[in-house]
Amino acid sequence: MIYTVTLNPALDYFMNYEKISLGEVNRTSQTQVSAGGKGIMESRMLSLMESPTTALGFLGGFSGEYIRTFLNEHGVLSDFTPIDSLTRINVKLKTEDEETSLDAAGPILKESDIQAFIQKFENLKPDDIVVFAGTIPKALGEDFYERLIEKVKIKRASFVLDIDGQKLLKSLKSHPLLIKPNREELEAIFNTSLKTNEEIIPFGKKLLDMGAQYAIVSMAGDGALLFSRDAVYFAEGIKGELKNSIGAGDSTVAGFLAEYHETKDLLKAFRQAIACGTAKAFSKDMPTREFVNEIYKKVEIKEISINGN
Ligand SMILES: Nc1ncnc2c1ncn2[C@@H]1O[C@H](COP(=O)(O)OP(=O)(O)OP(=O)(O)O)[C@@H](O)[C@H]1O
Ligand SMILES: O=P(O)(O)OC[C@@]1(O)O[C@H](CO)[C@@H](O)[C@@H]1O
Repeated sequence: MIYTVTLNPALDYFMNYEKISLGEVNRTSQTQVSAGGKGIMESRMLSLMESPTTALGFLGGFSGEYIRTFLNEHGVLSDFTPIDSLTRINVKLKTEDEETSLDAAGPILKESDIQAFIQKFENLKPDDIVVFAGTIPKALGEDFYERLIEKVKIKRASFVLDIDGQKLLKSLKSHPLLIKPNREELEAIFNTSLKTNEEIIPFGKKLLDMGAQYAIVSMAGDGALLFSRDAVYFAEGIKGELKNSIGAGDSTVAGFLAEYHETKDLLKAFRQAIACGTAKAFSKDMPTREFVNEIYKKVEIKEISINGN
């Protein structure tokens, strides 16, 4: 089973405009509501790929109820811990040339909610993978992922980190199966500017030296790099119409895990990662399975040598 953990889910409210004028009234009829939060997006994509998954986390209020019903109706298994506080609503604005996220802080959590949630880790089996994704609500404290990782390790299960910044670096010593920073997150972690593959490669390798088993550095339309102990692979960006890239990174992680959990075939997993991420970016909401398969045929992966040639 692949468990996804979304400590801070979001009801995503998408609003499309040709352009937005700040300080004025902007009207649109192009709106869409969706069940969001990184782990939830991952479970939605895993489910599409027919990979066994259960989404965990906290849900509360009418927005939480919307997400619970949405996942049920879309056949995505979940086992959320109910809370009194409202699940946040994040506004995603798309104009002709830009995507802007207006993301809210997390809910208030009670100690009893937290204990009920942690209890779920008692059922983990060694073959399970737990994906920790997204921000942590303040109430849980900055080191909450580290506490959960300890639980995963005790159960001899694997874990994946789709989180940013120093929290990611601190957890590398626990040997995550996969991490997936995007280029900007990698730049922020190492406080440097990274434009080309040649510049990125030494820092990707550093992540493995620090403990990650595999790392994918995603670069939106420019594709992605996969780092393993034996080689570095590059998948070039696929050309197409960008419709909504929110969740493309989450879909990349899900695509990788769906294949890797089933076959342990690294290159097939990377190919599926690119197919799922790209198909998501080229779709308004989740893509269809047929569209993922269509994109899969277009993915080209090449191995690059240590010096980046
Ligand atoms: N505009 C695009 N054109 C082609 N492929 C894209 C585009 N945007 C995203 N992708 C695909 O999706 C993958 C992940 O995208 P990206 O690097 O934007 O992740 P991210 O920043 O983690 O996204 P998010 O946080 O919104 O989920 C890319 O590696 C690429 O394969
Ligand atoms: O605040 P976080 O947890 O980092 O990100 C939350 C979020 O922006 O990420 C998802 C896309 O990746 C959206 O569904 C959601 O609104």
